[in-house]
Amino acid sequence: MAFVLGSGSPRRKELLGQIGVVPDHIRAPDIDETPVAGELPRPYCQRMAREKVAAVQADADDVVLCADTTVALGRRILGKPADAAEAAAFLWAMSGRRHRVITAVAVRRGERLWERDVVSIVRMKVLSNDEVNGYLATGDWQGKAGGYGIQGPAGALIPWISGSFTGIVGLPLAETAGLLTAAGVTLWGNT
Ligand SMILES: Cc1cn([C@H]2C[C@H](O)[C@@H](COP(=O)(O)OP(=O)(O)OP(=O)(O)O)O2)c(=O)[nH]c1=O
Repeated sequence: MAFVLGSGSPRRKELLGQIGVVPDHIRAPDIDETPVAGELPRPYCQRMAREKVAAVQADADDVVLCADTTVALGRRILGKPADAAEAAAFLWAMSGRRHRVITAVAVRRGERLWERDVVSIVRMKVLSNDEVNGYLATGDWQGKAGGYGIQGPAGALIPWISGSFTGIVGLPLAETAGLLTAAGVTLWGNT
């Protein structure tokens, strides 16, 4: 059995390392991440994780893990911003409000599939022009859902969360540990 991390995200690799799970292979999934018209954030996020895990090539006995993190502002899905202007628009939309961060995890071994998703709530402070411009100048918004990363400089903008910190960063570890154990992967480097 090999363990395949189906993710190009360095965060997910690091988070797995925290529980002693080191992938034998890393294969980034290549799927169309466009939401279907009218699709709500949570079903969208679940569908993305499922499509990613189906798209990653693996042998019948291999365990594959994929995840998707989606930022939801009400019914609106805030994806990865295309440029700094879109990241700024996302930040202003979240300023002084709560939003949800959903991470769905899918684990596959042959024909079997294990799935979980975790919804966290994040409050962003009322932002000033200096804060938005200063954060954008760090470049940290790139490649991140909603245009921010709580684990980096944007931590200064987030006074309160409810839910799973690791889920917000990209892989909820408690739930992921449960899925991996069910699929036969050993944690903490134990054999
Ligand atoms: C909200 C938030 C998101 N993110 C990141 C996690 C994910 O990498 C990214 C959301 O994009 P995803 O589509 O979930 O993942 P990805 O494209 O980075 O990688 P892959 O599909 O290959 O697994 O946003 C943070 O790092 N911190 C945060 O606070």
